Amino acid sequence: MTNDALARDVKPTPAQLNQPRVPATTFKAYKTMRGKNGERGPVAPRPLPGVPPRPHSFRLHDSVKLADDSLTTKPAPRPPPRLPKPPPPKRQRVDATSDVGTPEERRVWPLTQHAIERHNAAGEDIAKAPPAPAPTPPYAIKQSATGLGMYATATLYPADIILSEVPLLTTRRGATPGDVRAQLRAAPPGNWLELLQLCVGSGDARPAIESLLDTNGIPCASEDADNPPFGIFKVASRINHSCAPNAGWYWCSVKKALLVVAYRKIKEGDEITASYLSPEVLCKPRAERRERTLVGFGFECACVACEQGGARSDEQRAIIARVLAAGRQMDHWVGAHAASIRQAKEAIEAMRAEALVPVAAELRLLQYYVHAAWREDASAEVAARKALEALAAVRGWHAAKAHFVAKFVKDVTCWRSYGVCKPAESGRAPRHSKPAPK
Ligand SMILES: C[S@@+](CC[C@H](N)C(=O)[O-])C[C@H]1O[C@@H](n2cnc3c(N)ncnc32)[C@H](O)[C@@H]1O
Repeated sequence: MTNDALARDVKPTPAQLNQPRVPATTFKAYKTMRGKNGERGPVAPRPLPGVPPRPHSFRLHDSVKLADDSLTTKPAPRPPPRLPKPPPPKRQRVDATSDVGTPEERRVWPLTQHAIERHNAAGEDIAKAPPAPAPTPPYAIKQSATGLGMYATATLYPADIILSEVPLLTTRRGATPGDVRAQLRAAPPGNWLELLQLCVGSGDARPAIESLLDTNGIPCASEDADNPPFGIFKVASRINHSCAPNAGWYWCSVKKALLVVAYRKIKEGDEITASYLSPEVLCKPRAERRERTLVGFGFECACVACEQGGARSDEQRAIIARVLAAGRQMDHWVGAHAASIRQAKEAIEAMRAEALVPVAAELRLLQYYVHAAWREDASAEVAARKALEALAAVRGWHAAKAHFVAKFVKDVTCWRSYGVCKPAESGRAPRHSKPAPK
């Protein structure tokens, strides 16, 4: 075997491979640090012939200088011992059967599947804070059959916050054009431009500014007030009206912003609509609704529900209207147990058929009152939970949790203590609680 072949065959051992390699430059400099007799310490390089030695100017390689300093100067204080890092807080993983929050919160916080998924994905504590709108807007403003409109660019689920927006301008009905102009002068100049691009009622004889405010104004108050302030919005004012809205808005007094929330599942590409009419008016027949939109907002409604709905739709809405009216006469409603339960069920079916989410919470609440008054606790709890979920879809989870309905979920018997009705004393024996229908 030749020397070359031998060299090729001799492979380094694993220990040799693991030895730290000394950079060539460092090694060269290291050699200069050792004296002839092997003593340690920096040694001046030998003076070149003809060049006078410069005792303090010799320059070693940087790495050697460091080594040199560490030998001659006081050793640097040792860094404090590293404490072991605390383990990252475990994110609670939930599934369809578990809830987040405290046990108390869990009673008032039934979770929808989507909310669970979002909690798991984002790690947000949905039991504590209202969910924030998605980081990328899940909508686009595009041409619709009735001017511009808002369209979903992703699938949306009930109670999803689609948009959170502050108004360009807030005013009250009855404010003079002069008041509005003064307000606009005080607003940032960009707001003017945005405002002027909004839609103005067609064929409206009133001054443009008045027409613009009436057409695009959205109430900005958390409570139903007599003359609530209303705001004009760059984006939300582009949302068209529907008599079967798949979304809606409410004013969040904490954020001082309008929140647009999904009432039901909205598929990507669908138009996002809201109702300009109250839930009571939505239960009226089509002709009446159209008249209301014409008188109140200057257009005859051309939504899908109006275009496709006929006598059947009017009938369904009439059923809901009857139950809502009956339910307001509380004594009669809770006293007529069997009839009320049947009517509430019918109205809930009609609400589903008409996709009228804005009345869902009230119908469920009426169901709750009868069950609770007749000591049907399990059914009462189901009705109260459904009322809360419906409320969350319309007003957001945060507002729903603060609503009195949440109390009924916590304690289904609490309504009885209001003493509005005592059916047990009306001659009929109270019923025993029976298991809730699944
Ligand atoms: C607040 S704006 C909505 C956005 C508007 N489409 C735009 O282009 O800016 C209200 C106006 O939209 C139109 N509109 C909204 N909903 C409608 C509906 N259901 N039927 C007919 N027109 C509607 C009417 O012209 C109304 O005056």
